[in-house]
Amino acid sequence: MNTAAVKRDAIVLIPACSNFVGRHPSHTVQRKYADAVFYGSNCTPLFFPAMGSELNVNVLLDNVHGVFLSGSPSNVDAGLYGEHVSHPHLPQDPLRDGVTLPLIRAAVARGIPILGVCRGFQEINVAFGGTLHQAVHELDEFGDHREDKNVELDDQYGPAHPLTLVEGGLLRHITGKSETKVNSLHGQGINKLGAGLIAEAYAPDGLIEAFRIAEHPNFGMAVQWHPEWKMKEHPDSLALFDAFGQACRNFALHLSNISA
Ligand SMILES: N[C@@H](CCC(=O)NCCCC(=O)O)C(=O)O
Repeated sequence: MNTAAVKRDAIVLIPACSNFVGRHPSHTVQRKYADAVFYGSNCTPLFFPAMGSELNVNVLLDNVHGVFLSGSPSNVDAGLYGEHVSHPHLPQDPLRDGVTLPLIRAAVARGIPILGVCRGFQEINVAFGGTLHQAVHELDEFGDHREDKNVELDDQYGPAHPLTLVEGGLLRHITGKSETKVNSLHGQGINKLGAGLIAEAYAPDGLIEAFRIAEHPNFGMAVQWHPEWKMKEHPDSLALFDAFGQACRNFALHLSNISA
């Protein structure tokens, strides 16, 4: 591990979800996401509250070297990709949407490395003009990608289906694999891929499970599964978080060279 990695001197912004802790409205980030950024990417995580669309995201980005978009039970508002919400009983998080979509666009424009997981993967697709299937399991051509909420967490986050990694892709390069198995805990999924995004991996039913941001000068990648879950036990997940962390540290170095 290099010195910069040990010092964890790259800062990775993690936008929070807006939800409840008990009866109190709260801003939350699950611990596994911060741990993955800290121990897997060797960067310093910085949570940011879901303040909604009034927030000027550029104020945040001057001192940030990476953006990590976590999963969440809530769905991206379908109105953001021109549809009506088909299942209004499912959780929404307009305050998170209001931060993350502008944040994604501004971070990519600045070349800030970005990694998205699950909801984060879906958010990046929508930020790039893509659309989502609002209930993958209701479509004949796809399987059910949701978890069984009645079983233990270890089983919910256990390997659920095979994954084919696209030849010549970044994920293949990072993991050194053409096939693997991943967990699956989502009801929504990519319908139209956003402009400038390139598919990196597929589930057996053809659903896009990973993409990269083609024009990102540093690192722009998102995955539909949960590599943060028990990351240390999965070499592919460690490799992904490590690649993200290296990009963040390189970006921090680049910024300090500019200002020197
Ligand atoms: N609501 C969306 C996104 C699913 C998602 O991010 N699930 C993870 C929730 C729990 C966690 O963060 O581990 C969908 O259903 O597709």
